[in-house]
Amino acid sequence: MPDSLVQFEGVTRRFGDLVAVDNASLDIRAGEVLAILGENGAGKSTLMKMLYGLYPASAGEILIHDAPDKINGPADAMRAGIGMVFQHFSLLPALSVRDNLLLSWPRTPFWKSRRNTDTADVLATLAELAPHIDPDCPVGSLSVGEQQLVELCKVLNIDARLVILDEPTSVLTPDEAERLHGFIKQLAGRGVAVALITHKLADVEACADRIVVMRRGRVVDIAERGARSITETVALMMGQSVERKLQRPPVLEKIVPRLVLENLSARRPEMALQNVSLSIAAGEIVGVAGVAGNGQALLAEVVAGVEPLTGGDVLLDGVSIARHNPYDAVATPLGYIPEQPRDNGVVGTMTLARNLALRELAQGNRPPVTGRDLLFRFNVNPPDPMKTAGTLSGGNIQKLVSARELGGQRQAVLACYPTMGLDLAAIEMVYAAMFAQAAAGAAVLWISEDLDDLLAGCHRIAVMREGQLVALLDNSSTLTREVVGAHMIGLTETEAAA
Ligand SMILES: Nc1ncnc2c1ncn2[C@@H]1O[C@H](COP(=O)(O)OP(=O)(O)OP(=O)(O)O)[C@@H](O)[C@H]1O
Repeated sequence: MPDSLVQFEGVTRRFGDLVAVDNASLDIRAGEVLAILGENGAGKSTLMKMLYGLYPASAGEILIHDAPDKINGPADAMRAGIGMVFQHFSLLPALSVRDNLLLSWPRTPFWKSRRNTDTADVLATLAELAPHIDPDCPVGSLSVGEQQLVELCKVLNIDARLVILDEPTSVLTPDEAERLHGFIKQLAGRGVAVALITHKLADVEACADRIVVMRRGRVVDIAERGARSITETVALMMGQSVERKLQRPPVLEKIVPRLVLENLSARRPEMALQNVSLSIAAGEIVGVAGVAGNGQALLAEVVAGVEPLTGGDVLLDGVSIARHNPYDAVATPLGYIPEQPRDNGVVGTMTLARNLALRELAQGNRPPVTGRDLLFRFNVNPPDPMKTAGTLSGGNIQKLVSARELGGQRQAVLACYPTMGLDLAAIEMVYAAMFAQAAAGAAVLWISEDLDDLLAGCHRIAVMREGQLVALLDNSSTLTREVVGAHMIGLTETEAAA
């Protein structure tokens, strides 16, 4: 029998009437990668947050081997060698990567300046896991995926014997995810236990030893990898089987320009957008592909009017909707799903009803309805309009923002990674809502790192590199991932084929 590091015995956690985790029993063993799968709101994060000391259990017990004291908070957890990397980061954006890692470096005595610590040790994990990240670069200028890796290094630096990763690959590029999979396996090889919360079966295939499936707060299955087929695992997660139905949209009969980006330029300290021009027709879906951090985030923010332009214009049906002056407040008419919706798409302290009515509230109007039907339609769990948005799980926040932005008919939609952190059923639902917008005449601009999805669902694919649009490709049946990938990294198609 392998060594059990942690044992959950009949653990329950309630939030008011809601039972987030219901009588869960399982163990986590030294040197294993335990994947925890389940649909949005299944209770995966809550289960692990109890282990990390963020929430006490309402009933049951969590026993940690060799840690006699009870875990009453994250500081106790870290002392017991348990580290957690969250979906939501805790880095200081204005400080460099090095300073962020120094701040949390556990071996610097408090009387000694952290600046005098030998940074080679502090940076060793970073060098191994993410050699491309410059330690002197401010964290705020890194892509979300890179920030995730820095967060992971912080946790690994505490010499953890159990690392909890909450959906670590949802913000990583395929290359970064592959490197992380390798690193997770190495950690397990060194005897560290890894609890990996994920929606991605690819993560499970790549590195899990055992798989726990949760549904509606309950642990419904625990099995060795390979003991279940993918279809069986998905059925256990969803309680039903889900088919991928993404279909190439119908060919446009007429090209009527609807959302027009004219020579867009904008600047941030670390990124400049240069002369981006693109015309999206009514009913058209244009995907934006690119390696993370090549200007996609800035493009989205200038199109949505969050960031001012330094040049150019954004026209919707011929009318400018751009923000030219930093002092102008703009409520975008676009259906806009931003990157990281917990930070950028909801007000955590407001109810779901008020979050659905943010546009009306911003214009000083009364919110029209409670939005209960929208919450049901977009499967937001719990569908209670009076709940505060900050209490929702990550996936349910994403669904709430989709409900607000895609729930009514829009002239145009700007969707940044709209399915991030969603389970399979929710992904299908969000795509269906986005494609229905196009079918009803909206122009859709869709930023994604999933080339397979872009190839399956777009009319055209624009590729961004270093703040510029470097290619605009018709998505004919001959367009491949390799061709799009070649443009992303600056190879010619012939070089890529060689
Ligand atoms: N602090 C809280 N207050 C109230 N309810 C909460 C709180 N945290 C989580 N919940 C609820 O508990 C349930 C389980 O949430 P949890 O975050 O554990 O799910 P999850 O499986 O991790 O979901 P996701 O994959 O979407 O992140 C959800 O219904 C969520 O709304």
